[in-house]
Amino acid sequence: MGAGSFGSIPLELIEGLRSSRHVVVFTGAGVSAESGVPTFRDALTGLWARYDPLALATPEAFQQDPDLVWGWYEWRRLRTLQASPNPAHHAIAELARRVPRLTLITQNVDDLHERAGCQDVLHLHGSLHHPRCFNCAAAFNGLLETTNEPPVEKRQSPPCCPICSGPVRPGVVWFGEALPEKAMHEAFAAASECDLLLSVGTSGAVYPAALIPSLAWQGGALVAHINPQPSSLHSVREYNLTGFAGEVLPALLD
Ligand SMILES: CC(C)NC(=O)[C@H](Cc1c[nH]c2ccccc12)NC(=O)[C@H](CCCC/N=C(/NCCC(=O)O)S[C@H]1O[C@H](COP(=O)(O)OP(=O)(O)OC[C@H]2O[C@@H](n3cnc4c(N)ncnc43)[C@H](O)[C@@H]2O)[C@@H](O)[C@H]1O)NC(=O)OCc1ccccc1
Ligand SMILES: [Zn+2]
Repeated sequence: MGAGSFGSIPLELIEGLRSSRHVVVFTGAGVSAESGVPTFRDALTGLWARYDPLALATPEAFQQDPDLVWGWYEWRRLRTLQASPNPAHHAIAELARRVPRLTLITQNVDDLHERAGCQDVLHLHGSLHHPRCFNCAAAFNGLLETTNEPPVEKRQSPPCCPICSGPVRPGVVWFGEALPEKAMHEAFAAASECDLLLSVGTSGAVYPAALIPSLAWQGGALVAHINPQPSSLHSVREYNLTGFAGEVLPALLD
């Protein structure tokens, strides 16, 4: 059971990274924490503090109180617009330039990986920047793209769909909703065939995304969890690199 406190990165991982044909990087909210984007659980502040995330991030919650839910997502979207990629996002973009093949899979709904220069990011849980109609699913592109105003925590009525005047919803995957088919299949295939997987800043609590690291070590790959909270390990091929993504990932490139 290889465990390395961030001080020392186990040799097997260094060698694994050097000789890797196909690296998978799997990220959660922790990779954007150092950019000031609240992790999923931390996003429940102020107006939304008394809500359970599972209560807000569902189609039922949106139907029941669209202004509350739309307000929450607009607040998170504007926060993301005002954030910038951090050294962890940039290190992943640099790693993609160094290894023969890198597949980037994220649970995050922000666009910080793309703004750090990563292409073909597999967004398993959708994006804050692709709203669509709740009824006819037509893409909606009428939202504010820039703002300098600090986002206000307030209820806001969702815009109306110009096609069917239904309410516009955030382009994220809510609990109880299926993941985007293509992204999910590409992600699971990549995890099963890669030879090294870096799992960065995720509590591994949401399924089926949380299955991805285990698909990798079951497929014979080395797996490293980068998180200030060490993960429980289930294979000799799994490691904890206990620390902040913005520090550990650049060090992996040294
Ligand atoms: C809660 C859980 C028990 N429930 C589920 O998983 C459910 C139900 C379920 C399905 N299968 C199961 C099997 C078992 C049990 C339950 C289920 N899953 C679903 O509903 C999924 C859909 C799940 C997707 C939900 N949407 C999100 N996001 C978008 C919205 C939004 O963002 O609002 S999930 C959302 O929460 C998750 C948050 O987790 P993390 O990203 O890990 O963040 P968290 O805050 O938890 O942790 C942060 C970590 O970072 C670390 N950290 C902090 N700072 C740093 C730092 N600086 N550096 C490094 N690490 C750091 C911290 O220590 C911590 O560990 C992410 O996935 C995020 O995307 N859909 C579905 O199953 O559909 C079926 C179906 C199938 C076919 C047809 C119809 C239906
Ligand atoms: Zn519509």
